[in-house]
Amino acid sequence: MYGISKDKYAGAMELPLSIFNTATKSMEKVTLLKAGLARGYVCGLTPQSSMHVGHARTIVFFDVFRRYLEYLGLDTRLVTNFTDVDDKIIEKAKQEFGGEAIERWYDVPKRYIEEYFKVVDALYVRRAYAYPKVTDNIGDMIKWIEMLIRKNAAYVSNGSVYFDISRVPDYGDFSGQKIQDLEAGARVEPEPGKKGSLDFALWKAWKEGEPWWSSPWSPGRPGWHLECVTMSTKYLGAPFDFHGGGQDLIFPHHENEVAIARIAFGVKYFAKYWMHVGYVTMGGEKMSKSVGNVITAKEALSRHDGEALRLYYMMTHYRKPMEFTVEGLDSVQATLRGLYASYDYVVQLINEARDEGGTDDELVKTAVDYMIKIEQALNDDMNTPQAVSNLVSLSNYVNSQVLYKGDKLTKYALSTVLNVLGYAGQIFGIFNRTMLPPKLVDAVNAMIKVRQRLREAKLFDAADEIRRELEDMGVVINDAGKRTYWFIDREKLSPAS
Ligand SMILES: Nc1ncnc2c1ncn2[C@@H]1O[C@H](COP(=O)(O)OP(=O)(O)OP(=O)(O)O)[C@@H](O)[C@H]1O
Ligand SMILES: [Zn+2]
Repeated sequence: MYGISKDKYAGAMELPLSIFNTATKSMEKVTLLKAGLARGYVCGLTPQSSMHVGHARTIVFFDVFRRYLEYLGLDTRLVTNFTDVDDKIIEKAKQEFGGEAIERWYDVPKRYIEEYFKVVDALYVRRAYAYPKVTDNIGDMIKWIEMLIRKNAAYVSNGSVYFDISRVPDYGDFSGQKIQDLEAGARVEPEPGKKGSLDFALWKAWKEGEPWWSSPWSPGRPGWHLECVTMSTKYLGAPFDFHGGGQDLIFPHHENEVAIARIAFGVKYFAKYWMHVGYVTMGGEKMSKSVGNVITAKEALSRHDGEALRLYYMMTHYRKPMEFTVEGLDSVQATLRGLYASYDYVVQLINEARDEGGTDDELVKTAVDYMIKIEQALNDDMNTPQAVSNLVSLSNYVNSQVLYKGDKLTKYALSTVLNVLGYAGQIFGIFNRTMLPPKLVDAVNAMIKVRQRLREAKLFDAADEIRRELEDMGVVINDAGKRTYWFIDREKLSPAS
């Protein structure tokens, strides 16, 4: 279709997209490392309790990013991990299982990983290429540590192994900090045996009551930063294109991943573009289990549908903080209703429109222009608020004007509008429920016909009763000129469970 970029970048390296790269602290035009393939790793969850809407923001943002790349025609490989063994998980297992924690600790991550998949499905998140777990990759991590020791960048101390950051002269560059400042600010670590205060554990020697794996140094488990380098490069190779996570991961997590990979691969940054999502806040503070200002994704999804939550996230630019309020989410639910209304209206209009018509149609131009604006917004560092606002403008235009021109429009023009709504829907991950059961559509159409007759016979009370009954079912009627259009409030059709 004229002007629209869908699939136009299949096989390409140079993309129309610019993003802010945390590593270089600048806006950069994206050039992929391999033609036609975009590879990304997003630091995943520590499955130690229910996911909150802060975690979900990061997940949804990278899903939209990936969907946009797919819209452009690229193959994508998105990998996201589970940090399924960690201090917090062990602590939780001890609280829950007491003396049996050592046998039953894995029940904790297992439970929250299962919950994770329920939540991401309810959020219409496309499945990742791989979901590696730390506990499935310990053998590889041990090999990495052996290699780092061989390269003289790691040392053994009391059964633990530490990364020696003095081997990385530009340590701190990634997060834009000087080593001296970092050292001055470093807390005195409880572990003795570290040579430098910023050195970090690659292997943690076993402590009483903890799960452990055998290694050449001691029974124990790997350290977090090493885990992500091992798992990302195992599935994506090195270097790969995008590495992301929440803003809190810039330091020390990503700085340390970069340091490890620097030694292993000899490249400054093993991922080309680093993207970080701002915090979801509540009461102005980062939403966090430890602070307790948490709304779980499950809770939010019990009152609102996943599409509304997605749209809510997109109303704020991904690098900005986002204050989460139930009222905010409510108002987005109304926006979503308006979007579905235009979708349903256009489907009904197409069924009745004239067959002729061509590309020069005014409505075709309007729809294509909106899609171009949506792309332009996304190309500008994934400006989703701007993109969504263009989709909403198109929807408002349909609901306020197109609807009244019903018999003057052509199938071609209306199909263009429907395509644009559909493309935007694919990118944002909304309009997953456009298909309506044909029997339901027939029943609604029949009731509307009866209502029309009642109105013609001036039996307005009876006609209004039909309207009310339809409304109870979630069907909203819109009399536009001589014609009646309707849409179904998807929230009522499939209430969130
Ligand atoms: N409030 C938040 N807003 C946005 N992203 C967040 C928020 N909290 C965590 N994340 C991101 O979610 C991902 C999973 O993080 P992780 O499981 O380590 O949670 P966490 O940071 O320990 O959460 P909490 O602070 O609630 O304990 C990371 O990419 C992290 O940056
Ligand atoms: Zn990570």
